[in-house]
Amino acid sequence: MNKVSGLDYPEIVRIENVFKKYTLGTSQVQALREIDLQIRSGEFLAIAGPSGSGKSTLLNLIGCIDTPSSGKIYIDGRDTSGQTPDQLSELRARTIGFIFQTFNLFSVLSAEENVEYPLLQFKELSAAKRRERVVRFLDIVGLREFAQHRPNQLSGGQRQRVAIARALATHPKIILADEPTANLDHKTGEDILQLMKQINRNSSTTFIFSTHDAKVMAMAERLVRIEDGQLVEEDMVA
Ligand SMILES: Nc1ncnc2c1ncn2[C@@H]1O[C@H](COP(=O)(O)OP(=O)(O)OP(=O)(O)O)[C@@H](O)[C@H]1O
Repeated sequence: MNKVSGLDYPEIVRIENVFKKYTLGTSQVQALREIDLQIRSGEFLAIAGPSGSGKSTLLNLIGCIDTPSSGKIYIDGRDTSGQTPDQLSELRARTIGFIFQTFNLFSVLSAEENVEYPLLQFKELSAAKRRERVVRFLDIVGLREFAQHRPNQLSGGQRQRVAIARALATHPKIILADEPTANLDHKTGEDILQLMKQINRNSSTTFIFSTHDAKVMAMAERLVRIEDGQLVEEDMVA
């Protein structure tokens, strides 16, 4: 039984009959078709599928980085189709944290500066409050001693931990992770997934991540499969 199938947990993402088409020169690619999906607050959900199946496209739509060709997406109860670009970027900044397979850290900034970076846009946060969050989240990901290190002085797993701390620092309701373990060896990838799961359990943060790795799928609490742009099945994970 999924831990968040009960009514106690509010819906955080609702996708209704979404299609996404890309135009590439004179040809068109139907990247997503007829997607319906509801995600409740606190879920630890994997979107699984082979390369080119539409996983990144779906995450980009949920993350309000891109918009659907048709259909509706509600994030935290808000219909994203009714929002201006400014409202969408505000929604993204306050509601969603991103983790990427290539970590996407600033190479000239230290670990702590990378974590602090997204907080600079929140004018209501004082420098002391920012500092407090940076220390807290670097601590949560086990990198307190590496605060001054730049990304090239860190291992792949440590870089991904910095990225997790950065994603968490803004207190998002949803963390989106596009193949977060793709550039890590198996053991390090498993550790990163365990860390994400532990954070998911200790907070009410919803995690939605994509993967094509069966071992990563096995660590999800809910698994939806996508093939050729369509959701094909949903596996209930114990
Ligand atoms: N910007 C784009 N312009 C045109 N076609 C695109 C664009 N982005 C993705 N596509 C196409 O849409 C389909 C879905 O791509 P998507 O990147 O979402 O798949 P994926 O499952 O994330 O793949 P991977 O696991 O390789 O990252 C593919 O056929 C891809 O070639």
